[in-house]
Amino acid sequence: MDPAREVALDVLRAVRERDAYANLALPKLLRERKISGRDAAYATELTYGTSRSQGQLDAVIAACAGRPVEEIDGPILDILRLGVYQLLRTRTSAHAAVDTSVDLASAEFGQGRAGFVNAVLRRAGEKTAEQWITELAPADPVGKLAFEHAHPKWIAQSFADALGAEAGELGELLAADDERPVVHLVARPGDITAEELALVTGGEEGRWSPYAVYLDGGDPGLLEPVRDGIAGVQDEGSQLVALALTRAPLDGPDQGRWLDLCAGPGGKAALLGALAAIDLFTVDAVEPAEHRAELVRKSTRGLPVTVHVTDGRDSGLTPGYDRILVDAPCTGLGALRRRPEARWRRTPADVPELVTLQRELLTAAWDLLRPGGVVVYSTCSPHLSETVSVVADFVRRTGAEQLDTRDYLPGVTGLGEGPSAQLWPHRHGTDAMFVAALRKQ
Ligand SMILES: C[S@@+](CC[C@H](N)C(=O)[O-])C[C@H]1O[C@@H](n2cnc3c(N)ncnc32)[C@H](O)[C@@H]1O
Repeated sequence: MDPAREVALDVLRAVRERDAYANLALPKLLRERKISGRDAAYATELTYGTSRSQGQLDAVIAACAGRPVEEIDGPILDILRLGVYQLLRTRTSAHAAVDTSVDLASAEFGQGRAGFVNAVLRRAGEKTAEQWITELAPADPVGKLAFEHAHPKWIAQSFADALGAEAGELGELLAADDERPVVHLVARPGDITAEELALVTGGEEGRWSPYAVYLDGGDPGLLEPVRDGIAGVQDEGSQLVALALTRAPLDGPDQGRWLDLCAGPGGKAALLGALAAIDLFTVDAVEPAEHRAELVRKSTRGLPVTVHVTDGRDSGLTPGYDRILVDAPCTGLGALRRRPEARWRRTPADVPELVTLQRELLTAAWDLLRPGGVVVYSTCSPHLSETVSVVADFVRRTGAEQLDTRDYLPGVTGLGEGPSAQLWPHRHGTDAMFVAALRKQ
């Protein structure tokens, strides 16, 4: 059996049975099994592609098996998903896709099950992906686009809602959401410039953040500036969020007390720390999970950042901060590009609980802010319940002054109607980060 398909199948099973993350499980297995080069690239394409397309693949499997996928045993379903993905979404020959799947089933489950896999895949291979989409996609426009681009409909609908008048871009957005994201590096201010980092790494300077560099490929962890801690891997959208916090105008002078209330794993805390260091300011960073707090300590080593392992809703910190970032826990619907299986794992039921936490964290931040200070609220989700609604409700309750956040992302176009700002993968090449700046009277 070929190592690429075996490893892909093992990861799919781990994701289904143990809620593993494909983007963590796959590199580990590739390392353990010493798979590299073309086999590793093919295993990656199979694993991530199959994980991302699950809903579409399942509809085809159900149509070919004549029964819902819930009635098919999990391990057989994994083999079918992998097989249908190869048939419909890769240039693998139909012959190879079917035969290798049948071999996988027969080796583990015997001839009977292998016959079932064979029958389903032969039927699936009788039509092209486009023909299956035409046959199986729902008629309504959002449902159709969601099916075509293998997104759950509720997620596609939430994107359409957030795009508002620009909902015509939904197809483009969903397509961008399926592309492998370009690696973004951040050049740590005070240590190296983006121009220097681009030169050293062979990358290209970013479009929006003065600290961003785009990498064409390769393992960023092997780059010297990353190993030395003067550069890091960070989506350009996240860099812009941290920058917006430092740029929003305060009433009165900045006394240099900054707070990152949801800091783990520490990407934004590191950028804030590096910027604070230039002015001799300090940053407190709060993270309740010890293992994530350790990541914050690592990413901010050598910077004026103090890590507090505590709940941001009741941190016990002394009020009076000038600037506070609430980069709230969220559904992560804006960063689906990075987590192949996430779109099928999240459900609409996840939203209300997170919204409650987001509101509580924003309220706690407000209590820690000095009059004239600024809170930046951000999420890596564009879902309106987690973004505009949380902010509007908060402004209503507190009378906070909502600043036009777009002013603190100079040069960035297409951020929406304001006063908050929404970044998008298809427009900006970043995660779909939401940012809102609020000033206390
Ligand atoms: C979106 S992530 C923050 C990402 C981070 N700012 C960065 O740039 O690397 C949200 C973080 O909030 C943390 N969190 C969850 N509940 C929290 C709470 N009650 N108080 C503070 N942080 C919390 C999570 O553990 C997670 O690390």
